[in-house]
Amino acid sequence: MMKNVNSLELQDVAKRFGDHEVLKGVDLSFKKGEFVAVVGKSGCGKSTLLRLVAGLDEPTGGKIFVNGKSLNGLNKSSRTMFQDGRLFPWKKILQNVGIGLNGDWKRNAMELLEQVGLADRAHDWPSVLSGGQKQRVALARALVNQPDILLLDEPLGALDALTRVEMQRLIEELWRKRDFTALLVTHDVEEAVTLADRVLLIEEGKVVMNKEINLPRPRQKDNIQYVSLASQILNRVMQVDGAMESKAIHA
Ligand SMILES: Nc1ncnc2c1ncn2[C@@H]1O[C@H](COP(=O)(O)OP(=O)(O)OP(=O)(O)O)[C@@H](O)[C@H]1O
Repeated sequence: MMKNVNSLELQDVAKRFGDHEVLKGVDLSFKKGEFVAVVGKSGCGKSTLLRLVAGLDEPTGGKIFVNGKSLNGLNKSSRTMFQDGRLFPWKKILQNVGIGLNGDWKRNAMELLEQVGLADRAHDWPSVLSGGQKQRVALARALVNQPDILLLDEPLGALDALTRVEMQRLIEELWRKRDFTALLVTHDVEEAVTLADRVLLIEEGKVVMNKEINLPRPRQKDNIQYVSLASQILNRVMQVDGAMESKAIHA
């Protein structure tokens, strides 16, 4: 990979479904190894953005570059982790992690299972795991092929608060160890401030906030700067909702 080339770049990206312009004129660049979170109210286009970057869908305007090359079709440098894990129930845990791998796939899959703390469950079926454990497997599977970019679409949205915090720690630990670029879509502003170097807010199809989070890691939720940043971002998100409500009231 060339030096000084952005891991990911979006130039004037737009996405329209019929008359509905979901994203418009989105310009973004992500440095290699950067952790970026995307927040915004439901339906603002967060998952659409992720699908475009994954190459699961095509922009209706603009261009996406991955490691300096124009994206055409599936983004093979990325893997996506979804809220529902999407494990194959008919394959055991090790086979789920190793799916699509060739060569010494068992060793690679086992190494990842060790890193997510589930090596002892390698030969179990997914159905006997808890929700949190299933997401650990999904994370191992997303990372086993050493993607340059990990796309996280609300991966912790269905977990209880404690499991969620544990998973945030695990994602951060693996990100520090394995050096991929991470793009996280989340409803949870605290989660964004806990994990990201930068938090983006999407409103009415555009990126309206791009906030750097320059706090040491792992981040402490009672740190005064953490509290202040989280409330600034939350207020900005609420302002979006407030503005929409006020438009609706005066319509
Ligand atoms: N395939 C599609 N066809 C038509 N409209 C779509 C399609 N996919 C998404 N949309 C619309 O695009 C808008 C953005 O959807 P998207 O899923 O990106 O939002 P989101 O910000 O991820 O929402 P949430 O936080 O609720 O998951 C929504 O209005 C949705 O109905």
